[in-house]
Amino acid sequence: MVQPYKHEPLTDFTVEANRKAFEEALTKVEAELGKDYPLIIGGERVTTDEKIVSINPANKTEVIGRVSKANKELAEKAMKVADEAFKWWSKTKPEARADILFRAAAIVRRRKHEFSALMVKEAGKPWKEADADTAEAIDFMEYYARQMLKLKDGIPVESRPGETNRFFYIPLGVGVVISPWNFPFAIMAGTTVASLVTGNTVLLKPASATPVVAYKFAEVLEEAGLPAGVLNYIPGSGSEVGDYLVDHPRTRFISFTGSRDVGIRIYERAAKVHPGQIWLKRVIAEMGGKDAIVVDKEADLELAAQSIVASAFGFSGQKCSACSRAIVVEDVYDQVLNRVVELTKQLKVGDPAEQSTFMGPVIDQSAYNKIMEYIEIGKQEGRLMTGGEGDDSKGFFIQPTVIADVDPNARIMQEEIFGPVVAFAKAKDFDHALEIANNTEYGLTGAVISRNRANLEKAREEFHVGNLYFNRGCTGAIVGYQPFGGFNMSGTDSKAGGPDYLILHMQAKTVSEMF
Ligand SMILES: NC(=O)c1ccc[n+]([C@@H]2O[C@H](COP(=O)([O-])OP(=O)(O)OC[C@H]3O[C@@H](n4cnc5c(N)ncnc54)[C@H](O)[C@@H]3O)[C@@H](O)[C@H]2O)c1
Ligand SMILES: N[C@@H](CCC=O)C(=O)O
Repeated sequence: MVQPYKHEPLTDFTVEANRKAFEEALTKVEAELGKDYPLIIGGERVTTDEKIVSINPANKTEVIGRVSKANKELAEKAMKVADEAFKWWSKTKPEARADILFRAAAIVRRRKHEFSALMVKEAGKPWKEADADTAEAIDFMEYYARQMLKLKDGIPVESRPGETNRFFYIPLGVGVVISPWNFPFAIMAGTTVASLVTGNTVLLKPASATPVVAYKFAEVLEEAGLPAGVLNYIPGSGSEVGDYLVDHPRTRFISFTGSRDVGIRIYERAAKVHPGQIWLKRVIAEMGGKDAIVVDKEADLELAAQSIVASAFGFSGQKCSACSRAIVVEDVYDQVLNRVVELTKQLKVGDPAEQSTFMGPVIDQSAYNKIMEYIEIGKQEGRLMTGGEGDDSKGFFIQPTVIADVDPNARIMQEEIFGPVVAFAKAKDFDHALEIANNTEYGLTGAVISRNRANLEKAREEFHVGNLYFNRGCTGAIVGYQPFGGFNMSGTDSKAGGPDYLILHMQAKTVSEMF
């Protein structure tokens, strides 16, 4: 009997034993740095001459691993293997597939700190952020396994005398899973296992900045009993391997998480029917955000400031859910702004391997350059209150930055920066604040800090985001509790970690029998 789902608790690092265990995990990970990792195609380890070199963004000279890089030929080989494996994997019992996820979750739980420590090194995540990422990966496995058990017999439909009708779900085919670096474990694992547990086979192309954690996860699934060929691990260039697989006539669906521009490219390319293709590809896309926290005049202003700071600067603002806009009603604007500046100045920026670090580096040189350019734009568009400086001599460090008095149509109020930068805009009243909040092409997360019930109810109706939070920050959705995903240019309106997510990976079949 399966226990009811409960999310994985986060680690309390004030407990000495937990702190020590995490330090030991860091030491273990450090001892393994610089190793070579092959591709996995049909269970076979394939080594290529060309490598993706994964580095520590906090220390550019530290190599996390050298990972073999797939090209079109190897992607084609992996496609053939996955296509063949689909024939029998799609017929395995849903219970057996769910059991693999339960076992994999148990394996990861036992090695929890090791995975988190690897993300400290490979993604520059501070301890707490890495711990939350691993917990979320466990949650996805536990939750989707249970969801599959609920869906396995389909949903009852009506029948008439002399007729029996059945309605149930069958898998789609080969899925291409393309994941981002910012939740290198949770999102990579969640999108992979959702595809697998529903009976599909998978070609996993992880982000090039974080391929090692994905390799370790592929190993866990093997250990949990996933047969060879069902999951194929093929890191490679997005434009080479990504385009090739998106265009491939045997690709049945694409599960993509990443930026708006790449998402649009995939959506467009997937729509084209290629010779030999006998279906319309499905695209599940989770894209960017330009998320806002709205502060009402009747509000707990300390809560507002704390929520803005945590949501704007957690993991250096590199979350699609990050608060990059603070929209504050004019009556309390100065108070909230000043308190946010005060709290921001207290944040410790540094090596994420140190427990006391709140904010580590940004992911790489191109992210660093892009964010610093946005800070320059922000200085023209508003008033720099704190931060604004960067240092890429050792790692890619940028100070948490607050820019005040920004026009709602300014670039830093419209474009996703994906770094530790928050813009403040002043609203005349609550209605105006909601109008500003909705004034972007995205619609991912948002929060409202208010004690006014009528205003909260208005926001419930009118704040057009996939994840709306009241009296808390706008990051940190929990699998099964706050299904996650946005509207408009934030994606295809799907909800990861929600009750209808697995259905996106299947097709419904109706069988009607007369007797
Ligand atoms: N909505 C969500 O749930 C969610 C979650 C996490 C991240 N994101 C978004 O992801 C972005 C940050 O992640 P990123 O920098 O890794 O995004 P990205 O779009 O640069 O890359 C995402 C993935 O797409 C691959 N890719 C690149 N070009 C491709 C192509 N032509 N064809 C196929 N694949 C290709 C990359 O190699 C990577 O694996 C941000 O915009 C963030 O908001 C969204
Ligand atoms: N699900 C995460 C964000 C994922 C995107 O980066 C959150 O809710 O903060």
